[in-house]
Amino acid sequence: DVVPRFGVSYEKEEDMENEMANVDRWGFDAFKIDHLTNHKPLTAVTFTILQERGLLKTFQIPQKTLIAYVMTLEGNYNKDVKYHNQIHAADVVQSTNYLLSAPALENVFTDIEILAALFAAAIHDVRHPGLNNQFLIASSSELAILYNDESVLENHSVAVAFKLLQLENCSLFETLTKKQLQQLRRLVIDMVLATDMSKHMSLLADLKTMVESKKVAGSGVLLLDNYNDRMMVLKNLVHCADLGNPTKPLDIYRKWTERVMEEFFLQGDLERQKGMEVSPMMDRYNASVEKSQVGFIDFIVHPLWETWADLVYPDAQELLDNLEENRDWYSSQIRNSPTPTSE
Ligand SMILES: O[C@@H](CN1CCOCC1)Cn1nccc1-c1ccc(OC(F)F)c(OC2CCCC2)c1
Repeated sequence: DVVPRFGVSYEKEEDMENEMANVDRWGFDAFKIDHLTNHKPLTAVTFTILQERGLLKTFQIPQKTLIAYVMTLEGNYNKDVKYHNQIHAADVVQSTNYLLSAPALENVFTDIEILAALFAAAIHDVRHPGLNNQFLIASSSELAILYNDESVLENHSVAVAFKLLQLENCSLFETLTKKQLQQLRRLVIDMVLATDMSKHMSLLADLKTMVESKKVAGSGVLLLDNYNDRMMVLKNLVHCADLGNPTKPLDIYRKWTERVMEEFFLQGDLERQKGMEVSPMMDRYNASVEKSQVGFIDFIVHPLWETWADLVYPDAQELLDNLEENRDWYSSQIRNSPTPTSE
């Protein structure tokens, strides 16, 4: 039976073709696909990218099994959560795919590693409640008790995603060998757990060490000759995709900022209601959105992306330029802060 071209049904054929034509570009607009597919951007993006990479053929995955699984996965993202929803997941899959396509990484990763990275991106925030780990721990939530306060949300997303594979007609990996599935599962667990922001500093330190001792093959591609180096680069690649918003075209970046602040402010409201201490940047009555973004870029996003850009030089130069331009724009928007004049 024939499946729709992008895996999901949509009304406006031409608009869909036009937007999905950008699926391999950094300026891809996941918001438009969310609108055109009636909130199924994750299915459209994941199906199109796996198809385009020939991974369904390589692993003999039936199209309808992939569609059934990702539709179910997408249905387990919470559409009412403003940031950590199916659009964010689609954005991270598309960004992960773009980063994997860097010339510096050509023929570096195996098909199972590429499948694992794209799957990890698709599942990495499933069932996110719109509240962060610190809140779940501080409120002694069921999840924090279950995961002993360790990468609570990330552990939950991986467990939910692998549980969904057991559903009727969702056995996405039944055609993989036992060994392939073991390898994929290890890779996916490690990549999703590495999206926990509490691991950011150590992940970046490892990346910096690698860049200092970067080994390049004759053809110019990265030489990753052991499992730990390959795993570390893949973890950082998905982490970069997860923290990619500030490197995108400004109009798209600003939409992500709006959504994350809405989600953060709702958590702050809940903390206030429960008599908890309101988390930094989550107090809607005491926020400086622009200043927070400049700080986020200066202390977290730029150090990470500057290092990634070194690793794959010159493949991420445009992304780094976007980031620096966007940082200056937000800085210029900080209220009562005269932008220093040239003279
Ligand atoms: O919360 C961030 C990490 N924290 C660590 C503690 O210090 C502040 C930053 C990363 N993170 N984790 C989940 C979502 C996001 C996250 C993703 C896009 C964000 O902004 C924009 F790009 F959309 C974003 O902005 C927040 C609000 C102000 C500064 C950071 C946050």
